[in-house]
Amino acid sequence: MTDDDILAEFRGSEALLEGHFKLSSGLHSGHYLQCARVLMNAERAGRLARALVQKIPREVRQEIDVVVSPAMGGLIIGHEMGRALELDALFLERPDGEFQLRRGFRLEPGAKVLMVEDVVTTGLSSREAIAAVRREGGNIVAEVSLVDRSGGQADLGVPFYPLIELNFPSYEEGELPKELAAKPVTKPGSRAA
Ligand SMILES: O=P(O)(O)OC[C@H]1O[C@H](OP(=O)(O)OP(=O)(O)O)[C@H](O)[C@@H]1O
Ligand SMILES: O=C(O)c1cc(=O)[nH]c(=O)[nH]1
Ligand SMILES: [Mg+2]
Repeated sequence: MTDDDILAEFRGSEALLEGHFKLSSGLHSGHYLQCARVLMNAERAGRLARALVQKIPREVRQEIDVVVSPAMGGLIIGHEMGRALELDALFLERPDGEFQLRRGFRLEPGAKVLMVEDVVTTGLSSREAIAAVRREGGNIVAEVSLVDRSGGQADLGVPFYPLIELNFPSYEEGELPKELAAKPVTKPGSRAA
């Protein structure tokens, strides 16, 4: 899949939004990738997951024991990556603010984990999820995401293979351009404010 093909999937599912958004990190942006809309079609979700598998070098792919993704955004793409790799897919959730495995999910000690996200902006959520997997006894082999919107700047501390790299500007609360500040803000994600 080329970058144009991938962007066409986002545009075609009305997942590439423009407006004023407060992101998970607290930064503001005039763009938002609503991955849930891209993933609402199971056929399309599977197609994107298979393309994402191709981004992982073969020798890394062969090492992976299990897929882990942070809910909510990582859940569907994590499940589809599990299907594409023929591996189990677990998810992390943070009912009390810190990611953890629940629902009887557990990692074998030293299990080699592929972390799967929908979007990476600052990489904060990914680093928190990676720390949680290590607390649960797993070793992170690599992370993949549908979108790296940091333009390659996010440092996750592990090898990182996004399906597409984009570079949408994001701004600190006190540094919003006038046109952005004039628009009503929405916070689409589920991290507690
Ligand atoms: O790289 P970052 O700056 O951390 O931003 C990206 C994170 O933000 C979104 O999740 P969010 O916290 O909005 O919650 P959700 O997945 O439950 O929607 C997205 O799913 C990533 O997890
Ligand atoms: O940084 C985020 O919270 C974020 C950005 C984006 O474009 N899409 C998304 O789901 N989350
Ligand atoms: Mg998320």
